[in-house]
Amino acid sequence: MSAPSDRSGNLWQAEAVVTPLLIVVGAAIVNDRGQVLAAQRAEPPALAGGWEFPGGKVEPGERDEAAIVRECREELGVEVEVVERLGGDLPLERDRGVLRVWIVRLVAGEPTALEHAALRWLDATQLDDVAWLPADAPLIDELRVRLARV
Ligand SMILES: Nc1nc2c([nH]c(=O)n2[C@H]2C[C@H](O)[C@@H](COP(=O)(O)OP(=O)(O)OP(=O)(O)O)O2)c(=O)[nH]1
Repeated sequence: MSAPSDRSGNLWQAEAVVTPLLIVVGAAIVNDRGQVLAAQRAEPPALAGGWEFPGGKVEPGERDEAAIVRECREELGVEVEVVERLGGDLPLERDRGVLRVWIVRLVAGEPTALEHAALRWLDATQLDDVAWLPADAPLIDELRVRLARV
C-alpha cells in the first residue's frame, strides 16, 4: 500500500516524527555533609510513595538548568545553583521521554515538602533505604560513589 499524499504530492509526515521528546529534569541536591535530598511522590497514584529527585518537565524553549532552578523553587521553596550532570539521558517508564539528573547545591532556604509526601537527606550508606522510581535506578551507584567523596 502506498503512503498517503496531499495534492502537491508531498508525503504526509508520520505523527511519531513530529512529536516532541519530553525532557524531565531532576535535582540531586548534595550538601557538604555528603548527603543527597530524596523526595517521596504524593501523586499520581501509580507513582505515589516512590522516591525521586525533585524536578519536573522542561518547558518549551527552557534550558535544563533554568527548569531545575524553577522546579526547586516551586517544589521545595529553595534557591539552588546547578553544578553538573549526573549520568546520561535515562528512559522514562511512563512517558516517551528522558530523565536528566543534575547535581545542584543549595544557596538559600531550607527544603520544604510543598508538593511531596516527605523529604529525606540520605548519605552514601542510606541510598538503598528508599524505593527510587525505576528510571532513577541506574544513577544510584554513581551517586553513591560521588557522595562518599564529599
Ligand atoms: N521529578 C522527577 N520525575 C521523575 C523522576 N524519575 C522519574 O521517573 N520521573 C518521572 C515521574 C513523572 O512521570 C515525570 C515527571 O513529571 P512531573 O509530574 O513531576 O512533572 P511536573 O513537575 O512538570 O508536573 P506537571 O506540571 O506536569 O504536573 O518523570 C525523578 O527523579 N524526578
